[in-house]
Amino acid sequence: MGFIEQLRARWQASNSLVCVGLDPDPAKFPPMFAGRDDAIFEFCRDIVDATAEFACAFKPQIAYFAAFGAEDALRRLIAHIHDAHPGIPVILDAKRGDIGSTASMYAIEAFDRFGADAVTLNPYMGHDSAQPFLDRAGKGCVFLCHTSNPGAGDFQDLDFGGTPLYQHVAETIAADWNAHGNCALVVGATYPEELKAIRGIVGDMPLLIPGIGAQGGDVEATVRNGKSADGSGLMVNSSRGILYASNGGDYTIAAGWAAQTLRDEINRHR
Ligand SMILES: O=c1ccn([C@@H]2O[C@H](COP(=O)(O)O)[C@@H](O)[C@H]2O)c(=O)[nH]1
Repeated sequence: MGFIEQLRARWQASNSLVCVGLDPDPAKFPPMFAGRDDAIFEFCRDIVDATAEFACAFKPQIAYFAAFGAEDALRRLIAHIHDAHPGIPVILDAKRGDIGSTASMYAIEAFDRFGADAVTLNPYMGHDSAQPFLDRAGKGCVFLCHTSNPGAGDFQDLDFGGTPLYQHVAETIAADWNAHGNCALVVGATYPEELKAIRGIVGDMPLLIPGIGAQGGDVEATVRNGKSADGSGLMVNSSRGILYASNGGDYTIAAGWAAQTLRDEINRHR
């Protein structure tokens, strides 16, 4: 089963649109992890096991592993998700994009080395830079469209012939790059009007939505403007809001509670 089919099945099975973000920062771990050699893997594994029931996807951010030389922990964590929680897709947040020959190495890194089901990509270098990823028909290609950060509009909102750049990106990916049906887009929860415009352009294409919680995005506006015709279509990401719901001995209970609470809030507005 390819990434998009897997995601649709998981939306149904879990009744959840929550994507649990895995951004491990050892400085924020509960004190009992201090000095443990494999703390990054063990903390993330515990969070995964505590939140899987409420998750439609997991999204490890590669920078939080690479910064600490913990790439092998990332590989083992993704293998653990596949083994212990089959059917939950893993999106590697790496925002790759480069000339084709280099991009083909990044595709091997994401899908073969780390075992991810999908990867985030920067479309700015154009179609040939995305082709090695698009060619992996069973894998998901999740392209930045309108990001969640304050400077998102510096380039993404620039006007081209009466249409902002981010809408050209959405149109081009939906019309030209999605031949295998394996594309999705990143749209920040912090820009609900842009989210509405993108949903209008891309039909029922899945959207990965960062920006809830710590970045201030609103759940109700996100679901209202971003859901697809059948009330799904979204992977609403929360990283810090789930990972660090508590930094005491109850960190797994607090993380599970945070994921369940977000799932329920999303479902109230579907
Ligand atoms: O536009 C974007 C694209 C990616 N991200 C990533 O999502 C998470 C958000 O973390 P929170 O703690 O829930 O704010 C993080 O990994 C970012 O790198 C994004 O925020 N915005």
